[in-house]
Amino acid sequence: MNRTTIIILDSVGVGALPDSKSYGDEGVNTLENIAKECGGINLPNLVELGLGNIDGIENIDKVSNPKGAYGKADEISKGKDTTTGHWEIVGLKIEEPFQTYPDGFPKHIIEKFEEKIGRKVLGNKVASGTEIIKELGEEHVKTGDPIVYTSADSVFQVAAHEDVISLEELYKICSIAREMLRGEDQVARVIARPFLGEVGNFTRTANRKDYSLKPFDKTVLDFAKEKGLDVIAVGKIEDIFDGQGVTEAAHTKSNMDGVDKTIEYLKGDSKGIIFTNLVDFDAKFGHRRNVEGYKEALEEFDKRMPEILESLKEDDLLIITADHGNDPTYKGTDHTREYIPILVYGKNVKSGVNLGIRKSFADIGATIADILDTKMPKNGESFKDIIL
Ligand SMILES: O=P(O)(O)O[C@H]1O[C@H](CO)[C@@H](O)[C@H]1O
Ligand SMILES: [Mn+2]
Ligand SMILES: [Mn+2]
Repeated sequence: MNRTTIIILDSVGVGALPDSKSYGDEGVNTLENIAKECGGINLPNLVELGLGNIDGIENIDKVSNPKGAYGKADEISKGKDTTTGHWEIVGLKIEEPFQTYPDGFPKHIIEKFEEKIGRKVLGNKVASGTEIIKELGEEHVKTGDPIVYTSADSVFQVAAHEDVISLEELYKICSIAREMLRGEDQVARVIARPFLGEVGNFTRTANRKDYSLKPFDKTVLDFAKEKGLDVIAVGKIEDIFDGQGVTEAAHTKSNMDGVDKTIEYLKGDSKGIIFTNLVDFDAKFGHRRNVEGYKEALEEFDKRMPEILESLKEDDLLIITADHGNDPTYKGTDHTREYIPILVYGKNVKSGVNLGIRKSFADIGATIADILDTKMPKNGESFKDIIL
């Protein structure tokens, strides 16, 4: 096999891990709780691959002959954010959780930032991004002061109206923050959160941009690149890795745009890795606790599955998975620590194989390294031999 595609359904977790309680997450299960609360969910194509056959899944139909291999994976890293999840998938283990700022950023950080950008800041607290622009957007428009906020994740988010602070300036401001927030004042990501519209009707635009730390060690992406293979990043993958190990990138406007671009790449003749992140599940529905919207987004993705599968070449392997949970039926607006589903399909992949409960997300990266015959990442156990 010469090409593997990973599609991350951002935040589509499949149930609490044994240690989820210590993260404040009890009884969380993004996929199943959506199905339960909506009285069912219609995902015929994912079900056909074996989604409902995954150990422990109850509210999704099971099939007698799944077309794919199926399983779920535990997270060995400490954390439940996007960076941690994605980095572990490609072979890293984050032992020290990224620093978070539940009381906002300390004075020395804010003062230094204000001095460097030549503007004061508003907010500086934990908030939901859509709520904080409702609350402080008007003042921002009047004063020109950007809104800084964080969450349960290690993030320094800067929201600004595109007509008040140009995108170019916002990105510059975020680069300044990125340079500052290392070492003792570390954050995993600085995120530009531009918005548009009138007071009372602000909406965020697709010009969001993430500034991540570089992975602290080599991943299977680096090993594939070093071997001369293509590593194509679709959606925010390039940002999550700060470009490390990526040979080509396409940013996207929405889940469906991400699916379109993935299909285009599948039809092309690259060799190596196509790595796609579909973030709407998380950003538009999980954090917004919009259960019905989340369900519809899943069904919308499922409808595209036949097209994705038809675009696979003889020698392709497809893995559909997630990076953490974000149970929209759960309290708060943060991620939830959960198992990630693993669905594997390929014309040459054995059907109906139960991958069971994998010890780490990194088993995915190890399998890809094994299949592409690159160096093996430090973590993870390959399941190549049971699927081929
Ligand atoms: O509430 P919004 O702005 O969508 O922010 C969410 O998006 C961030 C990055 O994914 C998370 O940390 C969470 O805070
Ligand atoms: Mn995520
Ligand atoms: Mn998120």
